[in-house]
This record gives sequence, structure tokens and C-alpha cells, in this order.
Amino acid sequence: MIKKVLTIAGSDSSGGAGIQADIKTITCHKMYAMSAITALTAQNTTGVYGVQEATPEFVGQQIDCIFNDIRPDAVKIGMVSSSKIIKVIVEKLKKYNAESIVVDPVMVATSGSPLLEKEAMSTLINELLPMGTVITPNIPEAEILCGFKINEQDDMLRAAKKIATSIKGGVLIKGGHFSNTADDLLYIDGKEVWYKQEKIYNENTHGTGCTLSSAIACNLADGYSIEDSIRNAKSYITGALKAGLNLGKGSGPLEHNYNIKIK
Ligand SMILES: Nc1ncnc2c1ncn2[C@@H]1O[C@H](COP(=O)(O)OP(=O)(O)O)[C@@H](O)[C@H]1O
Ligand SMILES: Cc1ncc(COP(=O)(O)OP(=O)(O)O)c(N)n1
Repeated sequence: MIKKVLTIAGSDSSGGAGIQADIKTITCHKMYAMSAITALTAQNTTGVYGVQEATPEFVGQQIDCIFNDIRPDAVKIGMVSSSKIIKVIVEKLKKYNAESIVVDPVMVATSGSPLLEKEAMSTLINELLPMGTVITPNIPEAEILCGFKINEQDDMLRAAKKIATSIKGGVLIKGGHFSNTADDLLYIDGKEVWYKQEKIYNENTHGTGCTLSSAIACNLADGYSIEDSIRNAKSYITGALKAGLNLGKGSGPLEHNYNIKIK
């Protein structure tokens, strides 16, 4: 039976991040992708130029339609935009007893544009993050969640331990924002697991976070443990970066389908 994965996230018109990156990732994992769109962004490889939010009611209606018909085996959550949208997502995930939830706490695009309203931060922290089987902050997001600067790997561990005090799932801090390494750290059940990866010198990293979190969701849907799901997802993203796609005038997208052989 084909596995089904739902992404609840924003649309990226340029196709490199958000819903589009998620659907490509899920499809490349040979799974069935479904989406509940929280916001439309007018975006390309150089930045985010406009955001049009969906109403919270409409986000809820999309989630109802999905769960009442094709129940997802895993859920990935990305850009959630506002407090009201977060509340409806939490309400629906609880109502349907959703399992295997990966929360990527998207706050600001790497280009610098905010993707979450300032007032929504406390709702994200107090209501959405605790729903996660695993949460996947990058370094700037982890700094906001833990309240101190992360300058080196020891700080990543301190941050993960602090964030884990209010979250029962795993905390994966992504190290892609460091200059020489791309080592990610999972902190789960009092245990640290490092995913070591040397930095790939590719400036085209638009959508890495979205791609990693949806790849983790696919692996959870397939029944892998959290630890192994992250290991497999890390290997997928490393391949997608190494493939070296070069599109657009800014930080371009990844080659999601680098491992698909049809032709
Ligand atoms: N240049 C790179 N080389 C290898 N891995 C990378 C590189 N940039 C990002 N990654 C990896 O991509 C994933 C997403 O990380 P990151 O870029 O830190 O998140 P975000 O896209 O949310 O800012 C992580 O597994 C990270 O280690
Ligand atoms: C619609 C939308 N959602 C999320 C992001 C952020 O993508 P992410 O993979 O976390 O990182 P960057 O692409 O910003 O490096 C986005 N840009 N758009």
C-alpha cells in the first residue's frame, strides 16, 4: 500500500521551498503527497516579495477534507504564518489523532523575509512544537527557542537540551548555517545523536530545511525510527545538494529528483 504524507505549509511560487519542495520530496520517495496551504508567497531565488495568507477556516477545511478521506501516515508542518492558523492546525491534528508529525519551525526565510508573524511566536512554541514527533529548527530558529547565541557545536547541544525541556519529541538542530560543517544534532530521550556531513560548497540551498523535514516525514511514514528517518533524510538532502542544480539569480533550488531513474 502506498504511503501518504501530508504537508501543511506555504506555497513558494519559484518551486524551491514550501509546499512545492515538500511535494517533490514526497513524490521522489515514491509516496502520495497531499497539501493544506497556509499562505501563498510571491517568491523566487532572490527573496520573498509578497505573502497572501489563507483564512484559518480554509486551512481547517483543507485538513478536514484530507483526514476525512485519505488518512496521512505522516504530517510535515512548515510555514504557519499566524497564531490563528496555528491554533486551527493544532485543533485538527488533535481531533484526528495525527501521528508522525514533523514540525519545521519556519520563522524567517534565509533571504531575510519573515514567514511568521511576531505575535505568533508564543503560539508556535506553546501549542505547535509540543505536537511534534520531531522538530527541526535551524541555528537562528534554535537561538530564538533557547534564548542564547549558538556559535559552536557545544552550544547546539546546550540549546537542544534546553528546548527539549518543553517538548516531548525529538529536537533536531540543523547545522547548515555554520561555515565549515553541516552537522545536525538530534537530542531525544536524553541522548545525543550527531549526523556528520562536510559542507558541500553549493550556494544553491533554497529549500533545504523544507526538503529535509518532508524527507524525515516520508521515512517516519515508512516505519523507520526517528533516528533512522533523520539518517536517511540527511543522505537524501546531501545527494540533492551534491547534484549541483543551478537555477535563478539568487540561492537556487535543489535537484529533488537526482535519484529517480525513468529515462
Ligand atoms: N552546504 C551544505 N552542505 C551540506 N549540507 C547542508 C548544506 N546546507 C544545508 N545543509 C543541510 O541541509 C539541511 C537543512 O539545514 P539548514 O540549511 O540549516 O536549514 P534551513 O533551510 O531551515 O535554514 C540540514 O541537514 C543541513 O545540515
Ligand atoms: C513558503 C516557504 N516556506 C518555507 C520557506 C523556508 O524554506 P527553508 O527550507 O527553511 O529555507 P530557505 O529556503 O529560506 O533557505 C520558504 N522560503 N518559503
